[in-house]
Amino acid sequence: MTMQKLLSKARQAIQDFDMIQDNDKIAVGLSGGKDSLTLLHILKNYQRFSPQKFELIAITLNPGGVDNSPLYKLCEDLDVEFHEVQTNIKEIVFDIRKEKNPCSLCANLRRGALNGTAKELGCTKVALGHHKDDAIETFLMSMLYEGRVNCFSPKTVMDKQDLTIIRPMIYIEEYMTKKATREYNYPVIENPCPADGHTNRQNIKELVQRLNKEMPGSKKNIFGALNNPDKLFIWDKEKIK
Ligand SMILES: Nc1ncnc2c1ncn2[C@@H]1O[C@H](COP(=O)(O)OP(=O)(O)OP(=O)(O)O)[C@@H](O)[C@H]1O
Repeated sequence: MTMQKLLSKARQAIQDFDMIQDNDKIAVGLSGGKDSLTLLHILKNYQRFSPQKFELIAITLNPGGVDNSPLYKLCEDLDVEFHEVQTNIKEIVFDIRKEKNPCSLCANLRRGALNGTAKELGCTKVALGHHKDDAIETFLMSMLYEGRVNCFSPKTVMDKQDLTIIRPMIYIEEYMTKKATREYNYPVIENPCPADGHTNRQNIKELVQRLNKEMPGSKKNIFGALNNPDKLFIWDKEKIK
């Protein structure tokens, strides 16, 4: 039942944003966390009835010293080609650069390594495990921490690299990926990040939970604002003067 619900929401997002074309070779960025594990299973299931025929592989970046052997086994069972890339991202971020706010450098390094590997392997698309709660949190974080109205896109065409990033889970709430992970016993790899649970994102996650408790529906409305056809550039001097 859970997989049916996940598939129906993912299919809606894939259709709404025209995420998959015939002959695509899609690399799932498989961190070993609950979200990307859920994404891999969704796309593997979706492949069976998708009107577009596409190839699916998985890429895992090892930030340094993580045992990803359960992911080899999983991909073998799912009959998905699997690539693990050894990196020294953890060392660069924490030991060499000693970053106080490590998330953005880490995300940039991961993005570069993941997209580069996908290109080398002949992929046309990279699928990431961002979900609806990630979108809400990112949207709020950009306002509260950066003073701008911004969020990642469900689909980003990267012209220079000739690669498109897709996020098929943007209509799926986080509790659903937790539920699927428990129900189907996905082999979660413990998050190796030393900052896990102590990040700005975690603060925002808790804020959204509090907000939604005190103002039921506010989470839905924040997400709705992302899809609202009204322009986000609210005080556009050129338009107003
Ligand atoms: N080490 C990695 N190797 C491959 N892909 C990754 C890796 N880390 C992150 N990604 C991809 O980027 C997405 C967003 O990364 P983020 O760190 O925000 O993960 P997350 O929200 O904790 O998700 P997950 O539960 O999949 O780890 C992941 O869902 C995954 O698709």
